Amino acid sequence: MEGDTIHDLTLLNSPAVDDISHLALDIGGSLIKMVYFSTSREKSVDKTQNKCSKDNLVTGRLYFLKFETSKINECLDFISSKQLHCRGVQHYGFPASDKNTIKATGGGAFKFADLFKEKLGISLDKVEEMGSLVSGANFLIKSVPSEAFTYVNGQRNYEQIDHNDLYPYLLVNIGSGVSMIKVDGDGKFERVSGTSVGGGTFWGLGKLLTKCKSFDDLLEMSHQGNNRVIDMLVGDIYGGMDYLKIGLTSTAIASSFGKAVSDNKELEEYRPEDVARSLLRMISNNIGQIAYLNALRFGLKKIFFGGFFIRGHAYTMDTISVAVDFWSKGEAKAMFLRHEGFLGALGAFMNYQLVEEFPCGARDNNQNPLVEDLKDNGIIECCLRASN
Ligand SMILES: Nc1ncnc2c1ncn2[C@@H]1O[C@H](COP(=O)(O)OP(=O)(O)OP(=O)(O)O)[C@@H](O)[C@H]1O
Ligand SMILES: CC(C)(CO)[C@@H](O)C(=O)NCCC(=O)O
Repeated sequence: MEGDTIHDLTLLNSPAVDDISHLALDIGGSLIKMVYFSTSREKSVDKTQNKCSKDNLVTGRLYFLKFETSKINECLDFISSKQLHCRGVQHYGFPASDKNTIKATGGGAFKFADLFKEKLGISLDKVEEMGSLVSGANFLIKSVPSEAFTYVNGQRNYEQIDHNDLYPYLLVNIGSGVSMIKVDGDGKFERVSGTSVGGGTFWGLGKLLTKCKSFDDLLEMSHQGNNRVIDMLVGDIYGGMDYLKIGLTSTAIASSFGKAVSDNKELEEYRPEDVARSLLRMISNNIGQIAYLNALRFGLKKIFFGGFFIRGHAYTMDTISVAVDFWSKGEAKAMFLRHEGFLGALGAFMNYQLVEEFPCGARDNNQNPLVEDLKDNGIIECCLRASN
């Protein structure tokens, strides 16, 4: 698995409790994503390094964290133990009305509203899910350096996106299910398609078929597996030959899991690694193809993929990229985002309308910001507007 994904923030990395303010949540079918703002690290920084240019701005960082939705109590305990919902708000002159109300998006903002009220006395200020995904994506693409990249031949190529040439694009968010959104500008979008065959399908079917205990184990297994053991290839049907007349090589998959029909084997006779690989390939390919078809519908050349299904996983990104490239004959481009799973949570955070400047600049001119980011679990510098 690739190393440079944003994982859970360890408490060691957490800022001092008193300096935390403004928490936003995206409560999805599988995962809860959290974004919060903290000023703590900036206290020791020389004033001249403070990149926020106006007086009423507070320099700080956005931190990222995730929990499993089925373990929502861990999330509630974390918020409660760190008093994330009320710390620092008045200290920095942020509006007092923010206290005990947090921005939240995703289905869970509706489903768990009473639970938050009951357990923590917090009201969830609901932010529409698709709009959140779009504002999160727009912010990341436009304001965060080294955010978007293509994945070609096992290589990440970071893209310098021209802001004047960003729209329109297709945003494909692969969460439990998949949403496809045509984005025409800030706040200008339409959900044009979706599919229920998404990350939840991979994880759910994978769990049943391989008995693995965690999503990361399943991904790791898929990394070790060989899909040709179970998938029926064009060559299996054509006696080892390509079918180039319709553009298919002998190694192309003709039928996902198709070999299981004639093999007459029990599930136990297949290596779980091979099953995981076929499953990942089937789902990634399918999403790549549906994404391309939707891009074609609207003449879109750029397709950004987000959602926690991707998990910065090489094989997933490779399969999606190849599918988009194959079907579009090289016309459309699949792009990925480093903060892939946090688009909705970031979008909900944007809804506070306090974000003034992004980013505040590199932390250390001698360091590659990307490498620094890896150490920081994707932490982003920014400036929030305090009261005048
Ligand atoms: N630690 C993990 N536990 C569970 N699923 C994970 C994990 N890491 C990655 N995933 C994958 O991410 C998917 C969830 O992605 P994401 O958090 O973007 O969606 P969601 O918001 O939960 O779903 P939806 O938007 O459909 O409600 C899971 O279905 C699974 O494929
Ligand atoms: C229902 C949502 C939007 C919840 O995030 C997501 O899981 C999704 O887009 N599912 C796909 C549903 C469909 O369009 O078939």
